[in-house]
Amino acid sequence: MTLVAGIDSSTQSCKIVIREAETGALVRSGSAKHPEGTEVNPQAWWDAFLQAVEAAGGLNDVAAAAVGGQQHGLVALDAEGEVIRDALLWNDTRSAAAAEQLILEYGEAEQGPAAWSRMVGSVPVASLTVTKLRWLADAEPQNARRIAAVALPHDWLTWKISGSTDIRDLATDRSEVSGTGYFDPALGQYRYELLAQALRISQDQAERIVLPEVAEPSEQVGTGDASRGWGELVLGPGAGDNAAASLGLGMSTGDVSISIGTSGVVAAVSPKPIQDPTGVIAGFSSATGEYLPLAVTLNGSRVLDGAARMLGTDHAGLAELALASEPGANGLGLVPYLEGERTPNFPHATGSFVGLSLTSMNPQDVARASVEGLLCGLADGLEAMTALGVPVNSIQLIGGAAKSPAVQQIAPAIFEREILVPEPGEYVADGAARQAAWVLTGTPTPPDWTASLVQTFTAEPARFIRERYAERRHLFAERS
Ligand SMILES: Nc1ncnc2c1ncn2[C@@H]1O[C@H](COP(=O)(O)OP(=O)(O)O)[C@@H](O)[C@H]1O
Ligand SMILES: O=C(CO)[C@@H](O)[C@H](O)COP(=O)(O)O
Repeated sequence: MTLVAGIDSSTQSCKIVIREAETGALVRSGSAKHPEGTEVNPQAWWDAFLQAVEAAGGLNDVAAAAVGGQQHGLVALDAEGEVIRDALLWNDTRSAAAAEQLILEYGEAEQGPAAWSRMVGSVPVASLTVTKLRWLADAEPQNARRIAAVALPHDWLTWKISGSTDIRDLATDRSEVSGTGYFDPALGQYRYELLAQALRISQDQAERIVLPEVAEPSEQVGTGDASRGWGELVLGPGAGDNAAASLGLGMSTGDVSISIGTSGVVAAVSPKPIQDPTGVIAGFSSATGEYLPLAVTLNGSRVLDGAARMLGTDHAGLAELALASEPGANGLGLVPYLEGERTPNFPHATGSFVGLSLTSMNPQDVARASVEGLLCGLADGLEAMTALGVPVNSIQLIGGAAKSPAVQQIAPAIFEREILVPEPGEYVADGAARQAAWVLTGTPTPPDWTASLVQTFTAEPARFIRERYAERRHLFAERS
């Protein structure tokens, strides 16, 4: 039996699945927590990875591995391959002003966003790596000057697994680089002039910075660290987590996934590159050679974590409360910008409950409004996706909060569509494992693995909830 490992180095934890390469059958798994915060020393990801490997029974009998990871985080390395400062994660909003500057440098009003969406498929927001580089150049020039290589979380981890300390061995894939803001997904090329612009250096200097080699979707990028007994371990290029999840779910054109993990993500497979000058949809690439436009919110599962905490209950209790209320929560709505927001781009926003009354000021309506507010933000993303002509035939709900019965039952009312919920699983890690198996087979398409069982949820459409949310989504206070 040939075994492959898939790793999901996500915001909150590291998860590993070890699967049978031919069939995809799950053999064993493990996980370990990541620290809190939007600024994290990458060593913590490595420590969690090693713990997760141990929990999963080791890698010594595994033939190939690949890593899916939280996207966009800035891992700045010096010439010796040492991490220069803690990584700034995708949900760190300190580079919001840098994003605005970078856009303005390409023109006022609609000109700047249009230029960026043409150049890199996305309009910069604080999440994108390019804005974090500009922030670094201005706030910590001494650190910026030391940069010899720029990696992202998943490619840094792949490189660590290989045991290399040579920055020229860094490798990545299209899905990950398409979220940097200095890579053109349509042409499949780095844009060094944008790296130069972000760091306020010349193009010559930018071209001397090592960026990870962009591998083909099923290309081997190295082998594991022999000193750890992983010398025979074939390494795949890995992928950004959303692209890995799409591979894990076996998505193709017309399929949409809505992931409610730390981030809330609407992702769709598109055969052609997507450019949205409004910035709502990011024009990223998939892990299989197609494109994967995304709408991403900063406020996913943690909206429900926070609501449960506030109501003194757990996730099961929160779901029970929400389902005991009624559609529309008696007029109460949550604008869920608890950590600022990326889509829509309100990096300094806070959340707000709107429509409190003596009738609605109770745990059931607060719980219901929390679930509805979270889903309304994602429904706006889905609407923007369809407005761009991206085909939407089916919607699968994944991520930690997809386990909530309230989310499962309320989602079809808010999305006004049938919702498919695959059995709970680690779809990012599964996609990475499937990529690892694909690297071994060398076939033109990934191996066919048995699809997971899917539950279907339907509900009476409740358009009035979205209409009311649309009137209220600008009602919030800025973070003081
Ligand atoms: N039954 C549940 N209902 C709602 N949220 C849940 C439930 N189970 C887990 N979660 C939340 O899901 C999140 C973890 O999901 P995951 O997709 O692994 O996130 P990430 O990939 O961002 O680390 C946590 O915020 C956790 O509290
Ligand atoms: O920023 C994005 C995608 O653009 C996020 O989806 C991150 O990739 C984090 O993923 P999770 O840890 O929430 O799964």
